[in-house]
Amino acid sequence: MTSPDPSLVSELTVKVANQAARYADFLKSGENDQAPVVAKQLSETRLELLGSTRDLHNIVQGPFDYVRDELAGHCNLIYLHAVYKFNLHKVVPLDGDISYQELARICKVEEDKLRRIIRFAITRRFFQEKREGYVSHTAESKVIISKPEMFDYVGTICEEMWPSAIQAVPAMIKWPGSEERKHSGSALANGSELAMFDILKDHPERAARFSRFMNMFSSAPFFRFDFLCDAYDWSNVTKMVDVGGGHGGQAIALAQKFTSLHCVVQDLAVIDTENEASERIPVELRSRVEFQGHNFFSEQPIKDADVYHFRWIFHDWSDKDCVAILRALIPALKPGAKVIISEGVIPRPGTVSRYVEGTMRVMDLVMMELNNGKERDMIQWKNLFETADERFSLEAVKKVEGSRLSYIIYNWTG
Ligand SMILES: C[S@@+](CC[C@H](N)C(=O)[O-])C[C@H]1O[C@@H](n2cnc3c(N)ncnc32)[C@H](O)[C@@H]1O
Repeated sequence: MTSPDPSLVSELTVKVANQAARYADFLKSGENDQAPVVAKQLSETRLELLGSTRDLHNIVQGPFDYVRDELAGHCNLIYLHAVYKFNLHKVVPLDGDISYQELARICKVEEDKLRRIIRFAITRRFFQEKREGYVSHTAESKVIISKPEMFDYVGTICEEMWPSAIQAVPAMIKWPGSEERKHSGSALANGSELAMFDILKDHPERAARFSRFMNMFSSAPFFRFDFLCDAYDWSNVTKMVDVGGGHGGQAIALAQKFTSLHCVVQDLAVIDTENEASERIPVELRSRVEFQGHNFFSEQPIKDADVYHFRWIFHDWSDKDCVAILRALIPALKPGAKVIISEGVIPRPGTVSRYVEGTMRVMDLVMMELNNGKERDMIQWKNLFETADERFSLEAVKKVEGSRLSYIIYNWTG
């Protein structure tokens, strides 16, 4: 086993100590001063500290233990899946504790395996056993009860993404170089000839779970819908279409701020069982936010809108499919219409910390496993539009403070 370089350990320890001290200072000042500049520094210092503590941890592990621990990580999904399937988070009382025997009886599962799974979860800070034989919550396990949609987050990862992930490499081997969405890990995992969203169409309860998962995922502070309000001058926009807009979170954020804006949210009809979607719209916005079932591979039915917006749509699809989606939009575009893409832009390798780049590359692999989609760097974004039609002209790539997405604005020159 290789021993870590002692000077590297010392160097990283000093770095961690300095960053931790700065972080603590920001936390203290943040209590009194919520100014955006403090919030920004706090968030940057936190990211730096997360990156450095992980580097230190990995160096101390050494290469062999590092790889061993990476591989052991697959067991995390076993306990999270058990939580999801047996509703453990609800059966364990919010205050107080419950015996393994009682837990197993209520969940109707065998006690021995349940205890073993939970004792592993406890090593991951999920639940605790303060007195032997009794399980209680920790701050980490309580996260699942904090919002109902958090439960759908766990379910979607364990039951859609995990099975697809283990088939991602077999899919590469089976269909080398394919850009077909049906040639993905999820197609193999589902034993289907269909792409993931087409599979979901036939399973409304899974589709609804996926949609609630998206809501939860989007609720992270760095993915807030209202960032788009600052990425573009909406004051002169009368009509916008949010293509693949899910439950309408984006449209709500825009309509709340711009009172003469009319928004149409398009999505696969089955996902937005229109009643469920409309119920999310505040009453005062209902005259300006409407839903429409539309498959974005078909010709865009809303002609002459000022803006067509796509958030997290193109990363779901291969280049070939993205070009098809853009071309289906063209017949609706008037000269001067804008196409706005809210997506990640992958940085050049090594230009941001390993930690930050990792968060974006996780998304890239999730897109691969689910739909043969991908995250893109700026060159790839430009290639996509150039291939779709030379009349798309890049107007701006906007960043908004606090947002992890970029806002890529194209003008249709007609
Ligand atoms: C990753 S989610 C993004 C949702 C939303 N834009 C957001 O940012 O939260 C992708 C969305 O595309 C929708 N979708 C997938 N295939 C579609 C299709 N062929 N036509 C229209 N919408 C589709 C899904 O139902 C889902 O709501």
